Amino acid sequence: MAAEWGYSPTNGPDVWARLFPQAGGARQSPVDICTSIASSDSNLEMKKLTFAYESQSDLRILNTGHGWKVEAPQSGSRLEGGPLGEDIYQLEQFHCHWGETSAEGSEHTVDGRAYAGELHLVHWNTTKYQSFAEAAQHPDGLAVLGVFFDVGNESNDEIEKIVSTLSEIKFKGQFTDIPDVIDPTTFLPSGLGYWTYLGSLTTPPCNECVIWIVYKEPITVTEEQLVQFRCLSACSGEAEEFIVKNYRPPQPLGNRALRECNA
Ligand SMILES: COc1ccc(/C(C)=C/C(=O)O)cc1
Ligand SMILES: [Zn+2]
Repeated sequence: MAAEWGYSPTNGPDVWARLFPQAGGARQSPVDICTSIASSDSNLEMKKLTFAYESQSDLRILNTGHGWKVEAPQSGSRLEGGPLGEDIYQLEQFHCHWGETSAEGSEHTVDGRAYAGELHLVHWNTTKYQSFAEAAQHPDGLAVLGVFFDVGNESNDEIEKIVSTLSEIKFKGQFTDIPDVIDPTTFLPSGLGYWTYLGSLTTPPCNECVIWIVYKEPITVTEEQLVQFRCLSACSGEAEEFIVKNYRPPQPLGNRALRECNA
């Protein structure tokens, strides 16, 4: 039977490398973003990071057993510039990480501080590769936008479109279509300053194929919206094992460059 990785002491991040060797590599994610060592790079300012997304309805959302994931392959989307060189990246999917309480939940941390959650918009390099799966095998194959969650009193309307479907995908393997129109642009913060570094998938197989772009400014969600995330079950049957945490802790940055752009 395929190994069931997860986030418990017996199958979690501390033991992933036993079955997924890349998880023990030197270019792993997430990392703690130590702001004092982040270096400004004029190239990032000169080649502005730009994005263009389509608004789509009826996107499929599924319970992966490790969280929710929205499948959003958008041939008309473009993420380019900034740290992405001359290549164009296309949106493939987006998902989220959270914790048992709102004191934790993000994967990246900033000067040791965790946020209440983290949204990942996953893109692949369509200039160089023919498929997402092929791109995930190359060091410049994927680009992931990370957006932190802060807890506030105002419900996040775009996240609410996700939350409103979660009762239909309570169990692992279940999926449904999101009736509302989703515009990925609305997930991004108003301030577009970011940190960037070379890293990996944060879940097995932890391929070292990701150019990370982590926005400095968080977006706001409510505690209730996060409570709904935690009601998803990691099991496909009647047994209920709630997905209360699905974040990997920070990995060593090592000698990797951490750059910043104050857009
Ligand atoms: C088996 O192929 C995979 C490809 C991508 C991913 C992602 C996108 C993981 C992550 O978000 O950390 C997982 C598996
Ligand atoms: Zn992720």
